[in-house]
Amino acid sequence: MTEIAILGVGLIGGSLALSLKKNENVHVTGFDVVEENLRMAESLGVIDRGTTHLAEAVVQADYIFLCAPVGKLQELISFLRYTPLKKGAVISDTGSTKVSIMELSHGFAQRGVYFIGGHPMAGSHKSGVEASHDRLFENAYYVLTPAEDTPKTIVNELTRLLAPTRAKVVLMDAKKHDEVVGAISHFPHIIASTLVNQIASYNDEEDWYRSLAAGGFRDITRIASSNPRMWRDILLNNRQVMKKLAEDWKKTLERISDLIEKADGEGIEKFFADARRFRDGLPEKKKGALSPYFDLYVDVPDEPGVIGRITTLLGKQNISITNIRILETREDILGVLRISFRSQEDMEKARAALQAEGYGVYERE
Ligand SMILES: NC(=O)C1=CN([C@@H]2O[C@H](COP(=O)(O)OP(=O)(O)OC[C@H]3O[C@@H](n4cnc5c(N)ncnc54)[C@H](O)[C@@H]3O)[C@@H](O)[C@H]2O)C=CC1
Ligand SMILES: O=C(O)C(=O)Cc1ccc(O)cc1
Repeated sequence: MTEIAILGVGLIGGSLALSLKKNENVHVTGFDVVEENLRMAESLGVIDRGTTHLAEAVVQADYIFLCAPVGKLQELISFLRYTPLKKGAVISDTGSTKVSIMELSHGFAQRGVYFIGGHPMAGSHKSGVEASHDRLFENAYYVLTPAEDTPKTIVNELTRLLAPTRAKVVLMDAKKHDEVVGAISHFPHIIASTLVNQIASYNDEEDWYRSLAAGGFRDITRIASSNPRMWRDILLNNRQVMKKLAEDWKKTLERISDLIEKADGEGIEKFFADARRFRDGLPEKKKGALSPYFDLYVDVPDEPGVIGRITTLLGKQNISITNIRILETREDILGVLRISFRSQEDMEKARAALQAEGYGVYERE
């Protein structure tokens, strides 16, 4: 039996647990600071057993995955440093930054315990164990950052264990990881949020900005709806890289601002053409065989009782929903509801029922 401990049973810890349980003879123990999350994870079958005692969760573990927020990893690693662990145990994490974590990971090898940094590069705007999914990592990159002295056999064993995630495991130096992932994942969150904040400040004077916000604005700012705590932790753990990117960004803005000032049409066109060439050359986004989430977005009149009417309509047809949330109101005429379902079948039945009643229904990323 392979004993696995998942520390932090949220979206990523839960999804990893569900994937790893597809291996034969695996037993998963979950640890979390919120007991309710563990009870939920047990009842959803995400973990075999949950405990709020950290030492007890890890003492028998062959693999320990740290899946807590980046800002909590230091305290978890410090605890593990002075806690009895099985000889040969492998510790890995799922944090979005790697250098600061790897700096904390020294000193385990002399106890016969290995630390291998990890970052599954797939996620969602959702969080918590309720949103976990066994196919979340399918087709995504899963970066491992082993220390130089970690035996290859140990890295290979971890890679084999991760096979059911169906992610593409790649090995990378932690510094390189933070530079590249800082640029393609962390920095875009700053850009999206600065843009939203700038427009929001104009909107304080004039509500038309919000009302007219259209496709382009929505596409480029989707990630501004991400978890602020998580992104705070990530930026604080990749500060040097973020600073350098921000400086480079200022120079780029200066350049385009200059071209505009000089009315340099050729230069402006080249600016857009260069961007288009690189953007169009990005590898195709590989989707999992199934989209892991079953969400519908429904335009509804912004009036009292609308959620009740929709849940009654779906309830009458025995369609169960796992979540319903009002996302926004538009010009005080329309609101948007996000309704989540457990399966594709439920989602399709709901789509038909809602459309038959004249609701505008759509899916989006
Ligand atoms: N959400 C995403 O899209 C991705 C997140 N990550 C990384 O994975 C990690 C987890 O993120 P999510 O699962 O999205 O967050 P989440 O908020 O869904 O889950 C985090 C869980 O950790 C628990 N927790 C908090 N403090 C803890 C502590 N001291 N010890 C143990 N558990 C603790 C929370 O109660 C919660 O259940 C983060 O380090 C994040 O940077 C990596 C890839 C994608
Ligand atoms: O999908 C998005 O836009 C994300 O930003 C998901 C994400 C968030 C954090 C990670 O460390 C990796 C992926």
